[in-house]
Amino acid sequence: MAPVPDSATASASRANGSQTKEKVAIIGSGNWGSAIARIAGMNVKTRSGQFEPEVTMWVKEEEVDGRPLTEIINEKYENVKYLPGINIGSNVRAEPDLAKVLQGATALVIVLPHQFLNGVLKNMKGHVEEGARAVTLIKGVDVRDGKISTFASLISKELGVSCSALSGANIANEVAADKYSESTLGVPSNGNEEHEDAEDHPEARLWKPLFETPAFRIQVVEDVDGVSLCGALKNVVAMAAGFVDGLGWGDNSKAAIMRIGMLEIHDFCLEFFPGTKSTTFLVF
Ligand SMILES: NC(=O)c1ccc[n+]([C@@H]2O[C@H](COP(=O)([O-])OP(=O)(O)OC[C@H]3O[C@@H](n4cnc5c(N)ncnc54)[C@H](O)[C@@H]3O)[C@@H](O)[C@H]2O)c1
Ligand SMILES: O=P(O)(O)OC[C@H](O)CO
Repeated sequence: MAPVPDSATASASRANGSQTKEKVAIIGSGNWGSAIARIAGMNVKTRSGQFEPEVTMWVKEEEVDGRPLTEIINEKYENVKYLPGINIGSNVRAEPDLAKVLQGATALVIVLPHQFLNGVLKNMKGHVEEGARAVTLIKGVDVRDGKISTFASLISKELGVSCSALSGANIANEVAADKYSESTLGVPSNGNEEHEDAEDHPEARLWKPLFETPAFRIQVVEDVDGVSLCGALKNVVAMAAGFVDGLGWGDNSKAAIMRIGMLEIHDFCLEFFPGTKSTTFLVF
């Protein structure tokens, strides 16, 4: 990971105790974006000492039944196109203007389909508050010019912000229905100051209270790349397990695919991202 910038306004005021409340912006409003906006909206209400009461969600505007989607979301408190049937809360406000969403926002939750990330990052530049912090919920990796990198490191580099990652076996519709799920938060390790308990890391103290609910449990590790890679690569193993089902090879074969697949994820991470921690695999 790139070094975490820590000289900016919001982080300086955090340090001197004058920090106002965190203002949350969700960048993305698809199936997972809307599900996580609902959770963030619930948590900012109950943790009002830490967060501003409203969550702003950037929506790429589109028409649904002849009306702007943002208008429908703000009237019905439901993303009728991407998360139908779920009330996301009256304190989640849909906004089509990205600059307005970013105005004053100190906590940026980036949850876009990966193919749109570069374009959106370009439009975010120049509008991000100094000292704002980010977390990515995007699955996958960035591959260009023969090099592989995680989306967290791309976001960190492009926006000059600290970026954590949240990933797990988290199907949005199940999380939105409050079916029990686990997720792992990877926070940046600054190399020399290992926090004895990752839960005490400053980024963990921001993101965990924003995301955790009794049905959505968050584990924390100081390993952003490890979390990003495990979240993405497990889907490759999941597909292989599905192929085994489809081919009718049976449960023993599926167990073998899963066991070997997990070991391959471990080896891939350590080979291509040597900063990844082996211990992450014991928590994930
Ligand atoms: N859906 C899930 O269950 C789930 C769970 C975990 C992680 N994820 C990950 O979260 C990320 C977001 O997934 P999702 O399910 O919220 O999205 P989605 O598949 O529902 O995507 C649709 C979103 O993309 C937006 N979009 C369309 N064109 C765009 C453009 N040109 N620029 C910017 N945005 C555009 C749409 O407005 C909509 O908000 C992905 O990386 C996905 O892998 C999804
Ligand atoms: O990977 P999961 O289990 O969170 O499933 C959701 C998919 O990644 C959707 O893109």
